[in-house]
Amino acid sequence: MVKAVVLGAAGGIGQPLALLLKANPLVTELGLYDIVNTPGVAADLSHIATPAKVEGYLPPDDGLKKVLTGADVVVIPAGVPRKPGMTRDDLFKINAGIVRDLATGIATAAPKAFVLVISNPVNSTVPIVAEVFKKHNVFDPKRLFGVTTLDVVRASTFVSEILNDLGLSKDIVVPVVGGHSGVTIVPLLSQSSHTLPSSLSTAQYDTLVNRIQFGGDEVVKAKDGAGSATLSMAYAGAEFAGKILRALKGEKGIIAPSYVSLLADTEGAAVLTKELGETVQFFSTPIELGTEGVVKINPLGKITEAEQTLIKAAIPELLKNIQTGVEFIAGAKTEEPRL
Ligand SMILES: NC(=O)C1=CN([C@@H]2O[C@H](COP(=O)(O)OP(=O)(O)OC[C@H]3O[C@@H](n4cnc5c(N)ncnc54)[C@H](O)[C@@H]3O)[C@@H](O)[C@H]2O)C=CC1
Ligand SMILES: O=C([O-])CC(=O)C(=O)O
Repeated sequence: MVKAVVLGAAGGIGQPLALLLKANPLVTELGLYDIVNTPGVAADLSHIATPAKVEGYLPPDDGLKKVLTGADVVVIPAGVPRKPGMTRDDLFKINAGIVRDLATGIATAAPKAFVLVISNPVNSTVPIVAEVFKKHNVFDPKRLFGVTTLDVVRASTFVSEILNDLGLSKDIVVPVVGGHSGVTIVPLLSQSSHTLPSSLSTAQYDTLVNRIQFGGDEVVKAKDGAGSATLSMAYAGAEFAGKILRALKGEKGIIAPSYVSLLADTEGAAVLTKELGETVQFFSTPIELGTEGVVKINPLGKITEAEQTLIKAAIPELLKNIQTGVEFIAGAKTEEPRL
């Protein structure tokens, strides 16, 4: 029996993500929570002939507490998306409080759940969840994940376009490390499972790196005020959640990218910190998953000089983003859980 919960389930990401989770046979219970519309979304999904029993909850009548009770996996796409001209950091003002309140609910009602944070700015919202959990003495760094899968999905797609073979995209694996915004997104193209053409010029390489780093902006611009990536994000979120569910079931050796704590005593964390030359509290990298969460953190390994330069540019921005999240909770008054 596995209960998955989506917080923000009526939104642009929440609805297709809930659909994909409903289609996952490993989910036996699916809890949907939002401030609007979840009864309708749940009724709609409940007609699909898959095992998951679906329930929708709203804030009144302890909805958050009810949806979280018994949760094994909680995915959070709640919050506002970008409009053209905004950075992900511009979302902090609104989303930080939303994520803090939801994390407070999880700390009280489902402290052992695996928590998957999608809400932006991920570089800061993940530290917010960690700090809230610490306040409630329930922080387990192995169970908290920033969802950075979309960066890897984009990298695979864009590399397959360069190789002129879209059919390859599902097989192409490009590690993308760092964080989830602009220069903190660092694709390690030299470690791509499929080698880039040797004819690729430096300018073409730079264009590809820039497209992976700013792929989100491409969608924000095209949607022209109607939000940011939702469908590709739901696909990426379901892919990551699917791996988490398989790991929870006992499958071994599953590797997935995620923005996780490097301060835990997880295997590999110290090696990665040494490679970075700096203590960075959270970092996205391929991790190995197990029944208890993060089992192993992959180091960067051999990278090129160009990639080293990208990492150097990412670290100060990442440190700043993490600090912003930590300070938001440190500066906040003690909150009573809003359940
Ligand atoms: N990690 C990643 O790679 C990506 C992250 N995102 C982020 O995901 C977030 C959601 O994006 P969309 O689904 O497009 O936005 P949306 O506006 O379509 O949906 C957000 C949903 O959250 C709900 N919500 C707001 N406050 C809430 C609360 N306190 N409790 C529960 N639900 C609440 C809203 O009612 C809405 O249904 C944004 O912050 C966006 O930037 C988007 C794409 C990729
Ligand atoms: O760009 C945005 O604001 C949404 C996002 O995180 C992405 O698409 O990677």
